[in-house]
Order: sequence, then structure tokens, then C-alpha cells
Amino acid sequence: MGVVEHTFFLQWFTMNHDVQWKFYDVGGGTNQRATWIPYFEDINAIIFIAPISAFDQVLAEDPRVNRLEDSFLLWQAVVSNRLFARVGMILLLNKCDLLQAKLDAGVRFNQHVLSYGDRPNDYESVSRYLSNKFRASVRRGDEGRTLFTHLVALTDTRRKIPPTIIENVREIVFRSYLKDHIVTTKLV
Ligand SMILES: Nc1nc2c(ncn2[C@@H]2O[C@H](COP(=O)(O)OP(=O)(O)OP(=O)(O)O)[C@@H](O)[C@H]2O)c(=O)[nH]1
Repeated sequence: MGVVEHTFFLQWFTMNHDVQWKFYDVGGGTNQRATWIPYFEDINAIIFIAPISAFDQVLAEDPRVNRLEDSFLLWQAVVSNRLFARVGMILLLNKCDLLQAKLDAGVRFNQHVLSYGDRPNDYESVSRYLSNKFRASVRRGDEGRTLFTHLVALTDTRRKIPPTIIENVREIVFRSYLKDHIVTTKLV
């Protein structure tokens, strides 16, 4: 609920001093989304967290809407928004532990996601399918954009949260810095 701001001081590549990083954690609920706009100005990266175990659940605020479908449509809206044309994306496909548990317990993914068809109902196949589906939205819109994707279980302390997420943000900021500051000289 609401927006929470986090400030960190992290090293910037080989510099000897730390730089300030600001993260804004915006609430994902449908009634929260209108509050995001002021936080979208001048951002470098978006970390988008999609709960992929929610394929058989509906939104608390609207029981007619499937939760995974809602996340997917929101992701499509974010990646196709021209405001974010130069913003790097880190996509965290979260709650993999719960996805695996549901599939292992025999919940059929294709009964909720019809486009999945006759593919196997196991974690590897379902997570690969979802990863490709989410990534394909970006490819159609903007081939030059930086996109990192991770399958994660953010609250499961037995699984490691990829330390690469911070590295991904650093790389996105660095690439956008290079784009802004490198002048290409054309020889005539
Ligand atoms: N098992 C499991 N539970 C998770 C995972 N990630 C989040 N949760 C749980 O899911 C619930 C919702 O987590 P939040 O972090 O509040 O979700 P949120 O996306 O920030 O919620 P909004 O701010 O409303 O979008 C909490 O009970 C978390 O502990 C995960 O990877 N695995």
C-alpha cells in the first residue's frame, strides 16, 4: 500500500566514493496505480515484480480478473509506454516456490492459461513459457531496450535472491550514461 522510498549508498564502478541510489516501492494494487505518475519522472530503471504463481487466482479488488493476466497486461502497458522508451527493465518473475508447489500438487496450468495448450505441466516448462511470454512483449516494442529477467522467490530464504539485480541496475544506469555522453564523430 502506498509508496515507500528507500535510499542506499552503493559504489559506482571503480570510483572510490559511494553514490546515492533511490528506490521507490510502489503498491501494485489496481487502486494504487494512479499514484505512480510523479515517481516516473527521470528514472533509470524499473524493477517489475510479477507473481507467476497467481495463475489460478483472482484480484482481491476485482474477482473477475485473473491475477497473472492482470500482471501481464500491466507489464505490457509499462513496456509499451513511450515515457519509458529509454528506461531499462528488470523483470522478476516471483513466487517460483509457490508456482512449483502448485504444479507439483497437480494444479493444471492450462486450465487457467488456455494458450499454454498441451505443453507439460511441470515447473521448467511453465516457467520457460512465462519467461518467453513476458520477454516477447518487449521484443515487439523496442529491440534496443535493456531487459534482464530472473525467476525468483523473494521471500524464500533457502533460495538466494540473485545479487545480480543490483548489478543489473548498475549496468542499466551505465548504459544510459554512455548513450547520453558518447558523441559519435562521422568521418568525411
Ligand atoms: N512463498 C512466497 N511468498 C511471497 C513471495 N514474495 C512475496 N510473498 C508473500 O506475498 C505477500 C505479498 O507480498 P508483498 O511484498 O506485500 O507484495 P507486494 O507486491 O509488495 O504488494 P503490493 O505492494 O500491494 O503490490 C506477502 O505475504 C509475502 O510474504 C515469494 O517469492 N514466495
